Amino acid sequence: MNLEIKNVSKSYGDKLVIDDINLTLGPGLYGLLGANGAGKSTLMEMICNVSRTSKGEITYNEKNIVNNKEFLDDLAYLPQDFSYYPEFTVIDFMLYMATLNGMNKKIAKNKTFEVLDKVGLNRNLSKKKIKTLSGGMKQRLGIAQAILDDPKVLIIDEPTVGLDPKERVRFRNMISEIAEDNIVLLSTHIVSDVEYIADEIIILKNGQIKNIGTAQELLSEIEGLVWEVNVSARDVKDYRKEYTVINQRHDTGGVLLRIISETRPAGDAVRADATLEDLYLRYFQEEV
Ligand SMILES: Nc1ncnc2c1ncn2[C@@H]1O[C@H](COP(=O)(O)OP(=O)(O)OP(=O)(O)O)[C@@H](O)[C@H]1O
Repeated sequence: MNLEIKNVSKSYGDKLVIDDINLTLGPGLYGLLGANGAGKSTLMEMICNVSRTSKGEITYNEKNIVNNKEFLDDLAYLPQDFSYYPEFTVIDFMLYMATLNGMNKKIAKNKTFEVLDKVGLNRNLSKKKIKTLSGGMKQRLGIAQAILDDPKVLIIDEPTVGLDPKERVRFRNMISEIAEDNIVLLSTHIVSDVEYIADEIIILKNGQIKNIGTAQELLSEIEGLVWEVNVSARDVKDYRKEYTVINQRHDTGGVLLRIISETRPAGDAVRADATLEDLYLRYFQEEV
């Protein structure tokens, strides 16, 4: 099973939004990490047949995905602005989605309860109207409908927006399990969504892949380049001018700066362990 993105570009008018992307995805979890406007949704929409590539092609098991029945049967897509039917009850909504998926009624009912359990929506909620659910519950319902028909390719656009920390952890565990045998592509601008569970992290900026690899591989890029130094408040501006300052916080007697630099930024600067958050901020600092 493989999904290949070959020299894909996408323009809206004369604006190039995706710029010659190449990717090969097999079973596993891929985290598409990028700031707002990086092109994540645009790339996902092309993969999901919602929009067409301007150049290049996307193939699934060596066949172009456009109107490809095998692919569309295997695909589930949870877009960022997934809309619900507020007056539907949870169970009716799930059964409706199952019908759209062409699932057998009896199988659909059993499967519905199975996936609702999986996403942690307890059975008592199944008779509730969707409009009465909290944001986090609606999000889980979106995920439940996406995994209802055991998709082999699951594309999820910014799934953890609106989830509290506990729900995020639950979501990560669930997705990680699904990705054992299936292709899961998940977009986010939240590093911790993908830091520990993604097999590969793809850093997308201005429509281009800037880096791709395991968290460990990506981190090696800045290993040894992260420093912490305590400076006086009046010197902060100068450090900001000269260095990539990725964090600052008030500390006893001054300001603690976290800096990425090839060279030691000050005599008393100490090396710090690099995190993926540092790497993200290095790429996207100007956008956050
Ligand atoms: N239909 C459209 N017409 C014109 N420009 C568009 C269209 N859709 C997206 N864009 C532009 O393409 C760029 C990438 O947008 P996209 O939504 O793919 O980014 P993103 O990484 O998903 O960001 P976000 O996290 O904010 O959704 C943005 O500059 C956006 O304004």
